[in-house]
Amino acid sequence: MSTFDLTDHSHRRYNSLTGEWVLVSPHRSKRPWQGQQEETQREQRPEYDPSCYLCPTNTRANGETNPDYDATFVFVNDFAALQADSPSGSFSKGGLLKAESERGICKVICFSPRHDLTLSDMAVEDIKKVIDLWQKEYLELGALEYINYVQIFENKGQVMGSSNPHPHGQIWAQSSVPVEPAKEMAQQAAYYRENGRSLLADYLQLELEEKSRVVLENEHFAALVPFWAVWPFETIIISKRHFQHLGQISEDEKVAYAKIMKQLSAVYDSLFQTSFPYSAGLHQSPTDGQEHPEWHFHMHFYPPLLRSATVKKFMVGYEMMGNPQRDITPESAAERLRSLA
Ligand SMILES: O=C1CCN([C@@H]2O[C@H](COP(=O)(O)O)[C@@H](O)[C@H]2O)C(=O)N1
Ligand SMILES: [Zn+2]
Repeated sequence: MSTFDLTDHSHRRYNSLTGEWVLVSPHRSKRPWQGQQEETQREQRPEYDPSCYLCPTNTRANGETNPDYDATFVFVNDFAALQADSPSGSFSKGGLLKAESERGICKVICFSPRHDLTLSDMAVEDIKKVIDLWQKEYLELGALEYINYVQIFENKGQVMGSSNPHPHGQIWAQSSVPVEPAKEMAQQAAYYRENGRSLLADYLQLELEEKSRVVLENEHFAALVPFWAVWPFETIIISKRHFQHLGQISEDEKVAYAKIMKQLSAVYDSLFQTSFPYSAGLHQSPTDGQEHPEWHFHMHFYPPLLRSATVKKFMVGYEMMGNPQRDITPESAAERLRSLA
């Protein structure tokens, strides 16, 4: 029996940030690279689209007209999944059926007035304006007494169900801490209690020493394919300084954050020569008025593409019944991305 080797033999990896496992089958990706490079011509979009509900001066579904904004623009989602004035209440039956009311505010953020741009095309100073708005919204929404968690995210590309190519993201602020950040908070809190240090700070130190999964790095941030990555080209951006949320970020760190987001988006676009779809989100500490020293600011990118601009990974079958599984190892995914930086 040969000795166990992460690059050759099936194994499970532990996600220290969520406490879950992912199955990795490296031998299956030993096949020669099938990433066929179809020529996907970049769809040409106009700088302004009269039918786009996010473009400046256009009218949205609810009849409101967008201002002629020249940078970012934010509005309350016209079809919000959460309402600020939901009555509080709960339901339970037999100790097995439980429901509780959930209040919140959903907003849509336009990153640019330009209908044709994505983050990789935008200037660093314009991406910084998006970060400024994320910071402002996080602090203002978080200050509301019934808001305890603010989720900032972006669905990019049709395959992610994004209804509109205009560069934009969303904010869902709500009373409870949703499942994913709750899992990560439990892990970070346990590690912090145990060691008195940030889990992601120690993790980042390991990765910067190891280097095999680092994709991009600058003075204040690093972008890497996490050891426990689930999606083929999943990445995480982690701040080098241990802080909890955007309210604590410096102007220098904002510029560095804008730069690494732009570079990562450009690397993604080069991978399969297509505007790379993903769902991305910031994970910041809850806004419940408590100190959360355990929390370490970071941003996840979950891109669905597997081998080409049109071949995506599906989390089905074993992955729904068991746990996520991947062929290409995080290390080889990072190597491919790094080679495009
Ligand atoms: O006129 C509109 C259309 C879409 N929207 C909202 O824009 C949001 C865009 O969603 P995506 O980020 O998934 O593309 C979506 O949540 C939808 O409810 C409006 O708020 N007003
Ligand atoms: Zn538009």
